[in-house]
Amino acid sequence: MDLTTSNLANVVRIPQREEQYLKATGIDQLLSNLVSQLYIHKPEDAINFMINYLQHTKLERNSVSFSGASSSSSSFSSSFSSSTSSPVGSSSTVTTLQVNGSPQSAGGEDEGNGAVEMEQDKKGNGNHLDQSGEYGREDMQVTSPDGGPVDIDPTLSGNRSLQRRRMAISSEPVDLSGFDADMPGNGVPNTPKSPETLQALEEALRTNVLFAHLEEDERRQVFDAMVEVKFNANDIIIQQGDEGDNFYVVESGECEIWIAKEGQPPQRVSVVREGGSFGELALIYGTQRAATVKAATDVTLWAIDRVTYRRILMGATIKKRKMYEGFLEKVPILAPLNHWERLTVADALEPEVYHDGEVIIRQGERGDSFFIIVDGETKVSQVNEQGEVEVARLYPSSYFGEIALLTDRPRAATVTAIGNVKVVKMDRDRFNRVMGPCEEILRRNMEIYNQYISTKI
Ligand SMILES: Nc1ncnc2c1ncn2[C@@H]1O[C@@H]2COP(=O)(O)O[C@H]2[C@H]1O
Repeated sequence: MDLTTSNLANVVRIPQREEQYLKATGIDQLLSNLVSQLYIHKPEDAINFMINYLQHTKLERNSVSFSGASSSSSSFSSSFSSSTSSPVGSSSTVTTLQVNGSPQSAGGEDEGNGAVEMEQDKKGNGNHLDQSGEYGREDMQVTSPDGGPVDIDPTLSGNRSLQRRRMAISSEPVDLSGFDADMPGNGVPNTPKSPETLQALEEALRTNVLFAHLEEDERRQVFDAMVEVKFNANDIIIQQGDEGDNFYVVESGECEIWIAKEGQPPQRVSVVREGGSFGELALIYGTQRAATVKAATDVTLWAIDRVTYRRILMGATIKKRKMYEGFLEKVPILAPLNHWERLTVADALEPEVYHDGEVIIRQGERGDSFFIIVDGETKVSQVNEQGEVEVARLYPSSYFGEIALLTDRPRAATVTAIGNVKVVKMDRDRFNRVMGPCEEILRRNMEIYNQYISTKI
Protein backbone atom coordinates (compact mmCIF):
# COMPACT_ATOMS: atom_id res chain seq x y z
CA MET A 1 0.00 0.00 0.00
CA ASP A 2 2.90 2.29 -0.66
CA LEU A 3 1.41 5.12 -2.62
CA THR A 4 4.46 7.19 -3.36
CA THR A 5 4.44 9.83 -6.04
CA SER A 6 6.39 7.67 -8.43
CA ASN A 7 3.60 5.13 -8.54
CA LEU A 8 0.98 7.81 -8.07
CA ALA A 9 2.51 9.51 -11.09
CA ASN A 10 2.13 6.30 -13.07
CA VAL A 11 -1.53 6.19 -12.29
CA VAL A 12 -2.53 9.82 -12.60
CA ARG A 13 0.30 11.14 -14.79
CA ILE A 14 1.67 13.82 -12.53
CA PRO A 15 4.02 16.13 -14.44
CA GLN A 16 7.57 16.06 -13.19
CA ARG A 17 7.54 19.58 -11.76
CA GLU A 18 4.37 18.93 -9.79
CA GLU A 19 5.74 15.63 -8.64
CA GLN A 20 8.79 17.43 -7.28
CA TYR A 21 6.52 19.85 -5.52
CA LEU A 22 4.55 17.02 -3.92
CA LYS A 23 7.74 15.39 -2.76
CA ALA A 24 9.35 18.56 -1.47
CA THR A 25 6.31 19.53 0.56
CA GLY A 26 5.80 16.04 1.93
CA ILE A 27 2.31 15.94 0.46
CA ASP A 28 3.06 12.71 -1.37
CA GLN A 29 3.77 10.90 1.85
CA LEU A 30 0.86 12.54 3.57
CA LEU A 31 -1.50 11.39 0.84
CA SER A 32 -0.03 7.95 0.94
CA ASN A 33 -0.57 7.78 4.70
CA LEU A 34 -4.04 9.18 4.40
CA VAL A 35 -5.05 6.62 1.80
CA SER A 36 -3.52 3.87 3.93
CA GLN A 37 -5.62 5.00 6.87
CA LEU A 38 -8.74 4.99 4.75
CA TYR A 39 -8.01 1.47 3.56
CA ILE A 40 -7.44 0.30 7.10
CA HIS A 41 -10.37 1.93 8.84
CA LYS A 42 -12.86 2.23 6.02
CA PRO A 43 -14.70 4.95 7.94
CA GLU A 44 -18.32 5.54 7.08
CA ASP A 45 -17.81 9.27 7.11
CA ALA A 46 -14.64 9.34 5.04
CA ILE A 47 -14.57 13.09 4.61
CA ASN A 48 -14.78 13.81 8.28
CA PHE A 49 -12.18 11.14 8.94
CA MET A 50 -9.82 12.82 6.46
CA ILE A 51 -10.42 16.26 7.93
CA ASN A 52 -9.68 14.97 11.43
CA TYR A 53 -6.64 13.15 10.18
CA LEU A 54 -5.24 16.25 8.50
CA GLN A 55 -5.97 18.41 11.52
CA HIS A 56 -4.23 15.98 13.78
CA THR A 57 -1.24 15.75 11.45
CA LYS A 58 -1.04 19.51 11.45
CA LEU A 59 -0.97 19.60 15.23
CA GLU A 60 1.75 17.01 15.28
CA ARG A 61 3.81 18.85 12.72
CA ASN A 62 3.51 22.05 14.67
CA SER A 63 5.21 20.30 17.53
CA VAL A 64 8.12 19.05 15.48
CA SER A 65 10.76 20.64 13.36
CA PHE A 66 13.25 18.53 11.53
CA SER A 67 16.57 19.87 10.53
CA GLY A 68 17.83 18.37 7.35
CA ALA A 69 14.88 16.05 6.97
CA SER A 70 11.67 16.84 5.28
CA SER A 71 8.43 15.80 6.86
CA SER A 72 7.99 13.31 4.11
CA SER A 73 10.71 11.24 5.63
CA SER A 74 8.45 8.74 7.23
CA SER A 75 7.43 5.79 5.19
CA PHE A 76 4.69 3.30 5.65
CA SER A 77 6.47 0.71 3.72
CA SER A 78 9.45 -1.22 4.86
CA SER A 79 12.42 -1.19 2.63
CA PHE A 80 12.35 -4.96 2.50
CA SER A 81 9.25 -5.36 0.41
CA SER A 82 6.18 -3.39 -0.33
CA SER A 83 3.99 -6.30 0.70
CA THR A 84 5.33 -6.08 4.22
CA SER A 85 4.71 -2.47 4.88
CA SER A 86 3.60 -1.37 8.30
CA PRO A 87 -0.11 -1.48 7.89
CA VAL A 88 -1.26 0.98 10.47
CA GLY A 89 -0.22 4.31 11.75
CA SER A 90 0.30 7.26 9.69
CA SER A 91 2.41 9.74 11.40
CA SER A 92 4.63 11.61 9.12
CA THR A 93 6.72 12.58 12.10
CA VAL A 94 8.61 10.40 14.48
CA THR A 95 8.67 12.55 17.48
CA THR A 96 6.49 13.16 20.41
CA LEU A 97 3.18 14.79 20.64
CA GLN A 98 3.75 16.86 23.70
CA VAL A 99 0.89 18.13 25.69
CA ASN A 100 2.09 20.14 28.61
CA GLY A 101 0.27 19.60 31.85
CA SER A 102 -2.56 17.88 30.10
CA PRO A 103 -3.95 14.46 30.79
CA GLN A 104 -3.12 13.75 27.18
CA SER A 105 0.56 13.93 27.95
CA ALA A 106 2.34 10.67 27.70
CA GLY A 107 1.32 8.62 30.69
CA GLY A 108 1.70 9.39 34.34
CA GLU A 109 5.44 9.85 34.30
CA ASP A 110 5.88 13.20 32.79
CA GLU A 111 2.95 15.23 33.87
CA GLY A 112 3.65 18.86 33.18
CA ASN A 113 7.21 18.13 32.44
CA GLY A 114 7.56 17.65 28.74
CA ALA A 115 8.12 14.34 27.07
CA VAL A 116 9.29 11.30 28.89
CA GLU A 117 12.46 10.74 26.92
CA MET A 118 13.62 14.15 28.04
CA GLU A 119 12.89 13.37 31.62
CA GLN A 120 14.82 10.14 31.25
CA ASP A 121 17.76 11.78 29.65
CA LYS A 122 18.00 14.49 32.26
CA LYS A 123 18.77 11.75 34.70
CA GLY A 124 21.35 10.39 32.32
CA ASN A 125 20.05 6.90 32.51
CA GLY A 126 17.50 6.61 29.77
CA ASN A 127 17.24 3.44 27.86
CA HIS A 128 17.93 3.26 24.25
CA LEU A 129 19.88 0.94 22.16
CA ASP A 130 23.36 1.54 21.00
CA GLN A 131 25.09 -0.08 18.10
CA SER A 132 25.66 -3.23 20.02
CA GLY A 133 21.96 -3.62 20.46
CA GLU A 134 22.32 -2.80 24.13
CA TYR A 135 21.01 0.21 25.92
CA GLY A 136 23.11 3.31 26.23
CA ARG A 137 22.74 6.99 25.86
CA GLU A 138 26.01 8.28 24.57
CA ASP A 139 24.79 9.84 21.41
CA MET A 140 21.41 11.10 22.43
CA GLN A 141 21.46 14.60 23.72
CA VAL A 142 18.27 16.07 24.92
CA THR A 143 18.18 19.49 26.43
CA SER A 144 15.79 21.07 28.80
CA PRO A 145 12.22 19.94 28.42
CA ASP A 146 11.00 23.46 28.72
CA GLY A 147 13.69 25.10 26.69
CA GLY A 148 15.21 25.01 23.23
CA PRO A 149 15.44 22.31 20.65
CA VAL A 150 16.07 18.74 21.54
CA ASP A 151 18.87 17.28 19.54
CA ILE A 152 18.77 13.61 18.92
CA ASP A 153 21.16 11.61 16.88
CA PRO A 154 19.77 8.14 17.15
CA THR A 155 22.48 5.56 16.78
CA LEU A 156 21.56 3.06 14.22
CA SER A 157 22.97 -0.18 13.24
CA GLY A 158 22.76 -2.00 9.98
CA ASN A 159 22.23 -0.56 6.56
CA ARG A 160 20.07 2.29 7.78
CA SER A 161 22.99 3.79 9.66
CA LEU A 162 24.11 5.27 6.39
CA GLN A 163 20.97 7.31 6.42
CA ARG A 164 21.48 8.52 9.95
CA ARG A 165 20.42 12.08 10.41
CA ARG A 166 20.02 14.55 13.16
CA MET A 167 16.62 15.59 14.22
CA ALA A 168 15.86 18.74 16.11
CA ILE A 169 12.71 18.31 18.06
CA SER A 170 11.12 21.38 19.44
CA SER A 171 10.06 20.93 23.01
CA GLU A 172 7.62 23.79 22.72
CA PRO A 173 4.31 22.73 24.15
CA VAL A 174 1.60 22.23 21.59
CA ASP A 175 -1.63 24.14 21.83
CA LEU A 176 -4.12 21.37 21.84
CA SER A 177 -7.11 23.38 22.85
CA GLY A 178 -9.87 22.20 20.64
CA PHE A 179 -8.15 18.89 20.09
CA ASP A 180 -10.04 16.09 21.70
CA ALA A 181 -7.82 13.09 21.38
CA ASP A 182 -10.71 10.88 22.40
CA MET A 183 -12.82 12.04 19.53
CA PRO A 184 -13.20 9.26 17.02
CA GLY A 185 -11.09 9.81 13.97
CA ASN A 186 -8.88 12.44 15.54
CA GLY A 187 -5.84 10.96 13.88
CA VAL A 188 -6.24 8.01 16.19
CA PRO A 189 -7.72 4.91 14.64
CA ASN A 190 -11.13 4.05 15.91
CA THR A 191 -12.31 0.74 14.61
CA PRO A 192 -15.57 -0.60 15.95
CA LYS A 193 -15.21 -4.19 17.13
CA SER A 194 -17.68 -7.05 17.11
CA PRO A 195 -18.28 -8.85 20.44
CA GLU A 196 -16.24 -11.78 19.08
CA THR A 197 -13.35 -9.48 18.24
CA LEU A 198 -13.53 -7.86 21.67
CA GLN A 199 -13.46 -11.31 23.22
CA ALA A 200 -10.39 -12.21 21.12
CA LEU A 201 -8.75 -8.97 22.21
CA GLU A 202 -9.44 -9.62 25.89
CA GLU A 203 -7.93 -13.06 25.46
CA ALA A 204 -4.86 -11.79 23.60
CA LEU A 205 -4.22 -9.12 26.20
CA ARG A 206 -4.88 -11.30 29.22
CA THR A 207 -1.25 -12.32 29.56
CA ASN A 208 0.03 -8.82 28.97
CA VAL A 209 0.14 -7.05 32.30
CA LEU A 210 0.36 -3.71 30.50
CA PHE A 211 -3.37 -3.88 29.89
CA ALA A 212 -4.34 -5.44 33.19
CA HIS A 213 -4.44 -2.25 35.23
CA LEU A 214 -6.04 0.09 32.78
CA GLU A 215 -9.08 2.01 33.91
CA GLU A 216 -12.24 0.96 32.11
CA ASP A 217 -12.21 4.13 30.06
CA GLU A 218 -8.57 3.76 29.03
CA ARG A 219 -9.18 0.13 28.17
CA ARG A 220 -12.02 1.12 25.89
CA GLN A 221 -9.88 3.73 24.16
CA VAL A 222 -7.07 1.26 23.63
CA PHE A 223 -9.44 -1.40 22.34
CA ASP A 224 -11.05 1.10 19.99
CA ALA A 225 -7.69 2.06 18.61
CA MET A 226 -6.41 -1.46 18.08
CA VAL A 227 -6.28 -2.80 14.57
CA GLU A 228 -5.80 -6.45 13.73
CA VAL A 229 -3.06 -7.05 11.20
CA LYS A 230 -1.79 -10.25 9.68
CA PHE A 231 1.59 -11.14 8.25
CA ASN A 232 2.83 -14.20 6.46
CA ALA A 233 5.86 -16.14 7.61
CA ASN A 234 9.05 -14.26 6.66
CA ASP A 235 7.32 -10.90 6.21
CA ILE A 236 9.12 -7.96 7.77
CA ILE A 237 6.89 -6.25 10.30
CA ILE A 238 9.36 -3.64 11.51
CA GLN A 239 12.54 -2.64 9.73
CA GLN A 240 15.53 -1.56 11.79
CA GLY A 241 16.25 2.10 11.14
CA ASP A 242 12.70 2.98 10.13
CA GLU A 243 10.67 5.53 12.00
CA GLY A 244 8.23 4.27 14.59
CA ASP A 245 4.53 4.17 13.89
CA ASN A 246 2.90 1.39 15.88
CA PHE A 247 3.28 -0.77 18.95
CA TYR A 248 2.30 -4.41 18.43
CA VAL A 249 0.88 -7.16 20.60
CA VAL A 250 1.11 -10.72 19.29
CA GLU A 251 -2.22 -12.47 19.13
CA SER A 252 -0.89 -15.63 17.53
CA GLY A 253 2.27 -16.85 15.90
CA GLU A 254 5.92 -16.07 16.50
CA CYS A 255 8.05 -13.08 15.61
CA GLU A 256 11.81 -12.97 15.50
CA ILE A 257 13.87 -9.95 16.49
CA TRP A 258 16.98 -9.36 14.41
CA ILE A 259 19.66 -6.77 14.97
CA ALA A 260 22.15 -5.77 12.30
CA LYS A 261 25.38 -4.18 13.43
CA GLU A 262 27.47 -2.30 10.97
CA GLY A 263 29.55 -4.61 8.79
CA GLN A 264 28.12 -7.76 10.35
CA PRO A 265 25.35 -10.11 9.32
CA PRO A 266 22.11 -9.61 11.28
CA GLN A 267 21.78 -11.62 14.48
CA ARG A 268 18.59 -13.09 15.85
CA VAL A 269 18.36 -11.81 19.43
CA SER A 270 14.87 -12.76 20.62
CA VAL A 271 11.61 -14.41 19.79
CA VAL A 272 8.27 -12.85 20.77
CA ARG A 273 5.29 -15.14 21.17
CA GLU A 274 1.58 -14.94 21.84
CA GLY A 275 0.79 -12.26 24.42
CA GLY A 276 4.18 -10.62 23.92
CA SER A 277 4.67 -7.19 22.42
CA PHE A 278 7.29 -5.17 20.58
CA GLY A 279 7.86 -1.85 18.87
CA GLU A 280 7.73 0.32 21.98
CA LEU A 281 11.28 1.71 21.93
CA ALA A 282 10.97 3.97 18.92
CA LEU A 283 7.68 5.29 20.26
CA ILE A 284 9.01 5.93 23.75
CA TYR A 285 12.34 7.48 22.85
CA GLY A 286 11.61 8.98 19.46
CA THR A 287 14.47 6.96 18.03
CA GLN A 288 14.41 4.92 14.87
CA ARG A 289 13.54 1.24 15.07
CA ALA A 290 16.28 -0.52 17.02
CA ALA A 291 15.69 -3.92 15.48
CA THR A 292 14.03 -5.69 12.62
CA VAL A 293 11.00 -7.77 13.54
CA LYS A 294 10.19 -10.61 11.18
CA ALA A 295 7.24 -12.99 11.19
CA ALA A 296 8.70 -16.43 11.92
CA THR A 297 5.31 -18.03 11.25
CA ASP A 298 2.08 -16.60 9.94
CA VAL A 299 1.18 -14.09 12.61
CA THR A 300 -1.79 -12.08 13.75
CA LEU A 301 -0.99 -8.91 15.65
CA TRP A 302 -2.86 -6.09 17.28
CA ALA A 303 -1.40 -2.76 16.24
CA ILE A 304 -1.74 0.31 18.45
CA ASP A 305 -0.93 3.68 16.91
CA ARG A 306 1.81 5.85 18.34
CA VAL A 307 -0.47 8.52 19.77
CA THR A 308 -2.64 6.06 21.69
CA TYR A 309 0.42 4.14 22.88
CA ARG A 310 2.08 7.27 24.18
CA ARG A 311 -1.06 8.67 25.68
CA ILE A 312 -2.29 5.61 27.55
CA LEU A 313 0.28 2.85 27.75
CA MET A 314 3.74 4.37 27.70
CA GLY A 315 3.81 5.92 31.18
CA ALA A 316 3.20 2.65 33.00
CA THR A 317 5.84 0.85 30.95
CA ILE A 318 8.48 3.47 31.63
CA LYS A 319 7.66 3.56 35.32
CA LYS A 320 7.87 -0.18 35.72
CA ARG A 321 11.04 -0.55 33.71
CA LYS A 322 12.69 2.22 35.67
CA MET A 323 11.60 0.65 38.93
CA TYR A 324 12.86 -2.89 38.26
CA GLU A 325 15.59 -2.57 35.65
CA GLY A 326 18.47 -2.21 38.12
CA PHE A 327 17.14 -4.90 40.41
CA LEU A 328 16.63 -7.42 37.61
CA GLU A 329 20.20 -6.91 36.38
CA LYS A 330 21.32 -8.47 39.66
CA VAL A 331 18.99 -11.46 39.70
CA PRO A 332 21.23 -14.38 38.75
CA ILE A 333 18.50 -16.54 37.23
CA LEU A 334 17.85 -13.84 34.62
CA ALA A 335 21.44 -13.84 33.38
CA PRO A 336 20.59 -15.66 30.12
CA LEU A 337 18.29 -12.80 29.11
CA ASN A 338 19.46 -9.87 27.04
CA HIS A 339 18.71 -6.35 28.17
CA TRP A 340 15.45 -6.01 26.27
CA GLU A 341 14.24 -9.39 27.46
CA ARG A 342 14.90 -8.32 31.04
CA LEU A 343 12.80 -5.24 30.41
CA THR A 344 9.97 -7.47 29.25
CA VAL A 345 10.33 -9.35 32.54
CA ALA A 346 9.92 -6.00 34.29
CA ASP A 347 6.79 -5.39 32.21
CA ALA A 348 5.37 -8.70 33.40
CA LEU A 349 5.91 -8.21 37.14
CA GLU A 350 3.36 -7.44 39.79
CA PRO A 351 4.53 -6.33 43.24
CA GLU A 352 3.20 -7.83 46.48
CA VAL A 353 4.00 -7.35 50.14
CA TYR A 354 3.69 -10.06 52.82
CA HIS A 355 3.95 -9.61 56.56
CA ASP A 356 5.68 -11.70 59.19
CA GLY A 357 4.28 -15.24 59.31
CA GLU A 358 2.15 -14.92 56.18
CA VAL A 359 2.24 -17.90 53.87
CA ILE A 360 3.13 -16.90 50.31
CA ILE A 361 2.73 -20.33 48.77
CA ARG A 362 1.57 -23.49 50.50
CA GLN A 363 2.80 -27.02 49.98
CA GLY A 364 0.29 -29.21 48.12
CA GLU A 365 -1.67 -26.33 46.59
CA ARG A 366 -1.89 -25.69 42.89
CA GLY A 367 0.64 -23.10 41.84
CA ASP A 368 0.08 -20.38 39.32
CA SER A 369 2.76 -17.81 40.05
CA PHE A 370 6.50 -17.41 40.07
CA PHE A 371 8.11 -15.08 42.64
CA ILE A 372 11.34 -13.14 43.03
CA ILE A 373 12.19 -11.65 46.42
CA VAL A 374 12.90 -7.93 46.21
CA ASP A 375 13.35 -7.28 49.93
CA GLY A 376 13.20 -9.35 53.11
CA GLU A 377 13.59 -12.98 54.02
CA THR A 378 11.46 -16.09 53.62
CA LYS A 379 11.49 -19.55 55.11
CA VAL A 380 10.99 -22.64 52.94
CA SER A 381 9.52 -25.61 54.78
CA GLN A 382 8.20 -29.05 53.95
CA VAL A 383 5.97 -31.39 55.82
CA ASN A 384 7.28 -34.93 55.91
CA GLU A 385 6.97 -37.90 58.26
CA GLN A 386 8.70 -35.92 61.00
CA GLY A 387 6.33 -32.99 60.68
CA GLU A 388 7.26 -29.58 59.31
CA VAL A 389 10.94 -29.15 58.54
CA GLU A 390 12.66 -25.95 57.47
CA VAL A 391 14.65 -26.73 54.35
CA ALA A 392 15.93 -23.33 53.20
CA ARG A 393 15.96 -19.57 53.70
CA LEU A 394 15.62 -17.27 50.73
CA TYR A 395 16.84 -13.68 50.45
CA PRO A 396 16.57 -10.81 47.93
CA SER A 397 17.14 -11.85 44.30
CA SER A 398 16.16 -15.46 45.09
CA TYR A 399 13.19 -16.93 43.33
CA PHE A 400 10.61 -19.54 44.22
CA GLY A 401 7.43 -21.02 42.84
CA GLU A 402 8.93 -22.26 39.59
CA ILE A 403 8.65 -26.01 40.26
CA ALA A 404 4.86 -26.07 40.10
CA LEU A 405 4.98 -24.05 36.89
CA LEU A 406 7.66 -26.15 35.22
CA THR A 407 6.26 -29.52 36.26
CA ASP A 408 2.55 -28.79 36.59
CA ARG A 409 2.62 -30.43 40.01
CA PRO A 410 1.31 -28.99 43.29
CA ARG A 411 3.60 -26.73 45.33
CA ALA A 412 6.53 -28.74 46.63
CA ALA A 413 7.02 -26.62 49.76
CA THR A 414 5.56 -23.82 51.84
CA VAL A 415 7.21 -20.41 51.69
CA THR A 416 6.52 -18.08 54.64
CA ALA A 417 7.47 -14.44 55.19
CA ILE A 418 9.92 -13.67 57.98
CA GLY A 419 9.26 -10.05 58.80
CA ASN A 420 8.00 -7.89 55.96
CA VAL A 421 8.78 -9.28 52.54
CA LYS A 422 8.46 -7.55 49.19
CA VAL A 423 8.17 -9.81 46.19
CA VAL A 424 7.40 -9.45 42.54
CA LYS A 425 5.44 -12.17 40.85
CA MET A 426 4.25 -13.22 37.44
CA ASP A 427 1.55 -15.67 36.53
CA ARG A 428 1.97 -18.88 34.56
CA ASP A 429 1.32 -17.35 31.13
CA ARG A 430 3.73 -14.50 31.66
CA PHE A 431 6.30 -16.86 33.15
CA ASN A 432 6.07 -19.10 30.07
CA ARG A 433 6.31 -16.11 27.79
CA VAL A 434 9.21 -14.17 29.26
CA MET A 435 11.30 -16.77 31.08
CA GLY A 436 11.82 -19.07 28.08
CA PRO A 437 15.57 -18.46 27.79
CA CYS A 438 16.00 -19.24 31.52
CA GLU A 439 14.12 -22.51 31.47
CA GLU A 440 17.15 -24.72 31.07
CA ILE A 441 18.81 -23.25 34.17
CA LEU A 442 15.57 -23.30 36.13
CA ARG A 443 15.22 -27.01 35.37
CA ARG A 444 18.84 -27.69 36.19
CA ASN A 445 18.49 -25.87 39.50
CA MET A 446 15.34 -27.81 40.21
CA GLU A 447 17.37 -31.02 39.98
CA ILE A 448 19.82 -29.57 42.48
CA TYR A 449 16.94 -28.92 44.90
CA ASN A 450 16.30 -32.63 44.85
CA GLN A 451 19.35 -33.00 47.02
CA TYR A 452 17.69 -31.25 49.95
CA ILE A 453 14.04 -30.91 49.13
CA SER A 454 11.53 -33.35 47.80
CA THR A 455 10.04 -32.09 44.57
CA LYS A 456 8.00 -35.25 44.18
CA ILE A 457 5.06 -34.05 46.25
N1 LIG B 1 17.62 -6.72 21.81
C1 LIG B 1 16.75 -5.85 21.32
N2 LIG B 1 17.14 -4.62 21.01
C2 LIG B 1 16.27 -3.75 20.50
N3 LIG B 1 14.96 -3.96 20.29
C3 LIG B 1 14.52 -5.15 20.60
C4 LIG B 1 15.36 -6.15 21.12
N4 LIG B 1 14.64 -7.24 21.31
C5 LIG B 1 13.39 -6.93 20.96
N5 LIG B 1 13.30 -5.67 20.51
C6 LIG B 1 12.06 -5.04 20.02
O1 LIG B 1 12.19 -4.78 18.62
C7 LIG B 1 11.58 -3.54 18.38
C8 LIG B 1 11.96 -2.82 17.11
O2 LIG B 1 11.26 -1.59 17.10
P1 LIG B 1 11.49 -0.57 18.30
O3 LIG B 1 12.90 -0.11 18.30
O4 LIG B 1 10.43 0.42 18.31
O5 LIG B 1 11.28 -1.53 19.61
C9 LIG B 1 12.01 -2.72 19.58
C10 LIG B 1 11.74 -3.71 20.68
O6 LIG B 1 10.37 -3.72 20.99
